[in-house]
Amino acid sequence: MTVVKALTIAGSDSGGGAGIQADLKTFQELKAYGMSVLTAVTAQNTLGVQGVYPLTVSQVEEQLDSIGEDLKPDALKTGMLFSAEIIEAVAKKIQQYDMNNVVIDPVMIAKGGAKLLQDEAIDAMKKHLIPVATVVTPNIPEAEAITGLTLNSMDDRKEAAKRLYHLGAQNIIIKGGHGEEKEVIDLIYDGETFTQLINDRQITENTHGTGCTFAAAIAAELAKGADSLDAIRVAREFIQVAIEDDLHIGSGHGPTNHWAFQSRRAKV
Ligand SMILES: Nc1ncnc2c1ncn2[C@@H]1O[C@H](COP(=O)(O)OP(=O)(O)O)[C@@H](O)[C@H]1O
Ligand SMILES: Cc1ncc(COP(=O)(O)O)c(N)n1
Repeated sequence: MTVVKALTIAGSDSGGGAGIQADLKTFQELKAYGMSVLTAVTAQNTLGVQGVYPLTVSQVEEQLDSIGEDLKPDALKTGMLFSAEIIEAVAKKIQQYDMNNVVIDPVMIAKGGAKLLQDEAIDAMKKHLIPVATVVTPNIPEAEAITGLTLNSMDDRKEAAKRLYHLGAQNIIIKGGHGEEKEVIDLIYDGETFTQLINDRQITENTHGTGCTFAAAIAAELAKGADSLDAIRVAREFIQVAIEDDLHIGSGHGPTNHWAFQSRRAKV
């Protein structure tokens, strides 16, 4: 049996719907051995974020050294990184250990409004992390914050994708969850071609952790050897059914259903 390893570098969500917890559940469902480097602890539930406690840069670096020296991942994803210092350290270690198949989810603000990235860290993200990305996965507000553009139309999103490409990312996906359209349109750009993935928009409160889950699924598929577009297509299917078969946990914005993808496959 060939075992592939996937790493998440992200914050902990005590509520289990987003962050490290969502990533590890997703890796497991997609049959990638999951590993984690924690950047911050959050006290969080479906009602919001009650506390944010970043780790020190050296604590993050030490975890990356432990992984890099023994358990080189076949793919990795980053989530909540909180500060410019942590971003720089993570980018440096990714390069030092020659880690490939890098999915960057530029997490900035939780759905409930809590800040998961300091404003002054956006420059570090542009300078250090986006250039090492195999795939970068901003939602619409994140793409706006990185590019400085206001994204009102699909043409605006295409322009933002081009700018992200020029920052050095190999593939860009601007996620459409925050869009105004009746359907959800995720826009992909590989430097040459635009591809739109169009899916039914689910009317639900339970979308906590969709971005984390989606990026983790891309990383798991890259770890198994898929090319970027195929990895994104599987991840899109994974997140669609995870939203459709939601779990109704908690009294706020609930998590997605990480076992829906495998449960549905088992029924076919
Ligand atoms: N209501 C929804 N119905 C269907 N898919 C959705 C919905 N909301 C988000 N998605 C999908 O979930 C993924 C994450 O999108 P988005 O919510 O925009 O990111 P984030 O969690 O980073 O804000 C994307 O693939 C998007 O298309
Ligand atoms: C630790 C952590 N990482 C990421 C998110 C973003 O997830 P969402 O945008 O769905 O709130 C979060 N809420 N918490």
